[in-house]
Amino acid sequence: MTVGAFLDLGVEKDYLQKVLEELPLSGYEIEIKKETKKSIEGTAFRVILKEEPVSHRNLTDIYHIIDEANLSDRVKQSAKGIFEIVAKAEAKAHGISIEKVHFHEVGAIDSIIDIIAAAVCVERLGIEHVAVSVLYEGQGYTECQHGKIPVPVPAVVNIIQEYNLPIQITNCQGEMVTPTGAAIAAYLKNLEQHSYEGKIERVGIGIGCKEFEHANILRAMIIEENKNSEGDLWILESNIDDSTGETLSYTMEKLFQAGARDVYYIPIFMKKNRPAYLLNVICQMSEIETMEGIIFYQTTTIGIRKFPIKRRILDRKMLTVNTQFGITKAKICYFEEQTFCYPEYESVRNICEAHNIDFQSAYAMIQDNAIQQLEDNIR
Ligand SMILES: O=C([S-])c1cc(C(=O)S)c[n+]([C@@H]2O[C@H](COP(=O)(O)O)[C@@H](O)[C@H]2O)c1
Ligand code: NI
Repeated sequence: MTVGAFLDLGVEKDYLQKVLEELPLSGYEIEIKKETKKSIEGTAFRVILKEEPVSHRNLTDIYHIIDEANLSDRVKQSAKGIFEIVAKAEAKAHGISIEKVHFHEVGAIDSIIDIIAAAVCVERLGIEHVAVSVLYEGQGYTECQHGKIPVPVPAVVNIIQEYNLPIQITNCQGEMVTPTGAAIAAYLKNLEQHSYEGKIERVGIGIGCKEFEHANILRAMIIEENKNSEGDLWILESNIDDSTGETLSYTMEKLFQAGARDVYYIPIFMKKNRPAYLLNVICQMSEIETMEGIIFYQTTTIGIRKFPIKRRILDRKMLTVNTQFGITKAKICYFEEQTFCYPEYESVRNICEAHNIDFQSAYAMIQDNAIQQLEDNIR
């Protein structure tokens, strides 16, 4: 469905077909056609298998297929990155090491094609920044090689947890998010949701095979980001001299949960010689009412000041950085002619914990890899 959506966005059918034909794989056919689901038109991308799929491939076998293929380095890197995400999720689900993961469905030709095709399309569309909206999942059970397993399936749960993808479980019976789909979304996502405000330039609709009560489609949009987002944030503040530390801590937790961009306390000395705290909440205009509710409900304050703020923000993107310790993330920011690379705290932390490396070294290692990756992409 993801590939269908990308084709619908404008990737040329012939281009994709030609790249896929050159892969060292056989026993399948590709079908690309316009279809409708519940009267919504989009593009269906289907891999039709002509032979029984090889049921046991591990990550090394799949990397080998990708390496053998006549694909650009970027496509190879993305395809491997997506497979690594699936492999890690499978390893966790089955309590085995990543090397021991033997793919069944996800190792079959259709998944290899799906993943490589998605990577080819992203390169062809020249997409750099990707935001992923809420993934709507069904419930109940699905049948696969493991037998009957609950929806969301374990591999999907592991991916959305690890990569912090937003999910909503709906009343729909059945599986709407597969491990392959979740892994593509996880790998591509490099923007937080709030960054995708802007003008819709193009819409692509991928058509699924399954029949649900709703239109089984996946929509991808090319959005021109709002460059000028000045003034779209607000600050709420309140001087509080009669709430406990525990109350203030809990309030902060609730404000963050509700989507505050930032929450902080500044120690102050206020009227009547009282040591107190100045609570500051940065949020979007649409969130003001929710934030005010939390502040009034949780703390003892009886008044809140609020004002819109102007900001200057640097252009930035989240880069997926491949390192010898696995996939990490780093923020790449641009100021005039300069580029700054700031590895994500969680990535640095994970490496420190897993490989007993000090924070500074792990940080520098991700930075070095990110810079190298950026230079390789320019060349
Ligand atoms: O192949 C394996 S091991 C597999 C694991 C899991 C787990 O959640 S564990 C789930 N599935 C199901 O297979 C089909 C195909 O998935 P694709 O990602 O290849 O489209 C789907 O129903 C998965 O939930 C397979
Ligand atoms: Ni599995």
